[in-house]
Amino acid sequence: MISAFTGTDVRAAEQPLLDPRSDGGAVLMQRAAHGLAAAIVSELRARGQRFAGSGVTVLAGKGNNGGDGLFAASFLARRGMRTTAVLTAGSAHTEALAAFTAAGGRVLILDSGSNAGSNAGNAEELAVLCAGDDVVIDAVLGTGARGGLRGAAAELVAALQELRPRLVVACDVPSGVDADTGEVHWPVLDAQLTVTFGGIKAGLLADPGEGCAGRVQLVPIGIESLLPAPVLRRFSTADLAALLPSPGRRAHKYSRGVLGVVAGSEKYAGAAVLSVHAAVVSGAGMVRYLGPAAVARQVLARTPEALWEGAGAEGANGSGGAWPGRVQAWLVGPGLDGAGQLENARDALAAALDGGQPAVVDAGALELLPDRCPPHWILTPHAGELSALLGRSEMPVTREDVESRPLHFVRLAAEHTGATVLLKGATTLVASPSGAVFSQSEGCPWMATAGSGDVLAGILGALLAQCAGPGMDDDGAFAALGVAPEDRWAALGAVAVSLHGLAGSAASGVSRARFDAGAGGGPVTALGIADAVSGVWAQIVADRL
Ligand SMILES: NC(=O)C1=CN([C@@H]2O[C@H](COP(=O)(O)OP(=O)(O)OC[C@H]3O[C@@H](n4cnc5c(N)ncnc54)[C@H](O)[C@@H]3O)[C@@H](O)[C@H]2O)[C@@H](O)CC1
Ligand SMILES: Nc1ncnc2c1ncn2[C@@H]1O[C@H](COP(=O)(O)OP(=O)(O)O)[C@@H](O)[C@H]1O
Ligand SMILES: [K+]
Repeated sequence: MISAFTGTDVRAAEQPLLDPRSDGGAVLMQRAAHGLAAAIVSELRARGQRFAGSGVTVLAGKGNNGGDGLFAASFLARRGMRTTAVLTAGSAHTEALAAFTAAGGRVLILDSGSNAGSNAGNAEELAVLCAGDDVVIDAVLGTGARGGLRGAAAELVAALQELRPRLVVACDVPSGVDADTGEVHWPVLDAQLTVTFGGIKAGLLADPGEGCAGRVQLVPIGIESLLPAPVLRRFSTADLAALLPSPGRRAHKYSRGVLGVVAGSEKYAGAAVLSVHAAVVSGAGMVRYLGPAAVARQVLARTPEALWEGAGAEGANGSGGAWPGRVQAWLVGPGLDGAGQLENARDALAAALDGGQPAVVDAGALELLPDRCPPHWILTPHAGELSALLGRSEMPVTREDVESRPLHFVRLAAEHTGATVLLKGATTLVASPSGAVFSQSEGCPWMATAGSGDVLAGILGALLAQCAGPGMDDDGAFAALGVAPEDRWAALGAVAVSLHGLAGSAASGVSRARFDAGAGGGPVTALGIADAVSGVWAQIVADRL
């Protein structure tokens, strides 16, 4: 499991080692700088590039982040790289600058123009110079930043971003990304690699910050045992192998877990087809579908394993009234339309509330929530649906607000509703009402296709049905990973997101990491994502022995 911390927590953990009577701070900086230089050397090697003779420019601010960058560049100079430093604030960390010049580095000063009494500074000119180098190290602002880049530094970075430098390596965090939250003060120079020190910063695992950071590499600096509990966690595929349920030897379809689904309508039949199919291929022992006869025919044509429980409230072509069969979990909401299906959705949510069963509450059913939900209900909005949900609670926010502060708003929604909230996106965040948050980002952008969210809802519903029994409270796998009992619904949400992302990436033929590095992949359909689940699942657990 990957753990992430706020920049503030990492700085607090460093404090005991910064006693001015010792040289603790200098030692930490040396470790950070060595790690940064080594990561750059490895990256150049992986790209098949010789580093001796190639050029690196460090954009260095006046704080310790700039210090890390300058020391790293001095190590690279000693290994034969041509090194240039652009001092973005006129001054720099004294010892680091001395080491850099002693190693033969060239120093340039970013000039805002007004300082020199002329109208034009040299930001544009320096941007062209930097873009010609093989590597740019962004060491302007780190965890000590207040707000984003301003003045000439902002001009330089904006111009450089336009010129698309070959390789940008961010020192600790891309300058302008809030290390605690992932919120971004533009402009930011997009990095292909971020080398972060002591602990992964939460802002590197939440959008929009994650989108600027590229691959994230952690360099331990000796403060790790002093860090508090993480504020954000991400499961690896190895964790998934331990967390995915598997049937006991004497399992039968009812013990495996039955999922009740209220989804789809004559207008949006596909949502029912997709969510039921995804639930069946994701291991539910049985899926009971409630909806109009015409939709049920389409559901059964694709997934004959499902059971039609009738049309429900409208009673048009079915048994009507209450659910005839027991379920362990519910999935309510994809593609709802019309009074009958809305009534079915209300009934299903009321039954879940009475029966204490977990539920996935998606799309149209998000409008039917009671004032307070139980934590074992997992709401699955995208940014637009989350802004509507908060709006209904007199917290007016736009979709853009949610997209620029997803970590803040997913936490707020979980706290406000009492439910677990899964906010979908390129990086998906899952917040427990306790405040714990999980972040997963295995999916590739080809998955931004209609119906993809219905498939996620089906996968999650199936996992809820399989795990809803006594296992969730005392389950060894969650406990072994240090997930507190109250956060296990959120953890299970994260497992579903990860499985969905891995299935989508497999269907597309490209992993997220490879896509980010420039590999293409191909278009996927929502059904294609569902069809890839079972193979991906088998592959994940194959190494469990
Ligand atoms: N404390 C330590 O000993 C260690 C710190 N480390 C590095 O130190 C960094 C934190 O260093 P600092 O606390 O010096 O902070 P930063 O280097 O992030 O920047 C703070 C400096 O920039 C100025 N500043 C803040 N916001 C600004 C803005 N929006 N525009 C322009 N200037 C701004 C501040 O006045 C301050 O001088 C970490 O990110 C990490 O890279 C690492 O070397 C590990 C050890
Ligand atoms: N750029 C992206 N990269 C990876 N996954 C994405 C991206 N955009 C969307 N997704 C995923 O695709 C799914 C879309 O869900 P949703 O918005 O509900 O679509 P629909 O309602 O059409 O099913 C979510 O699981 C989301 O996380
Ligand atoms: K930085």
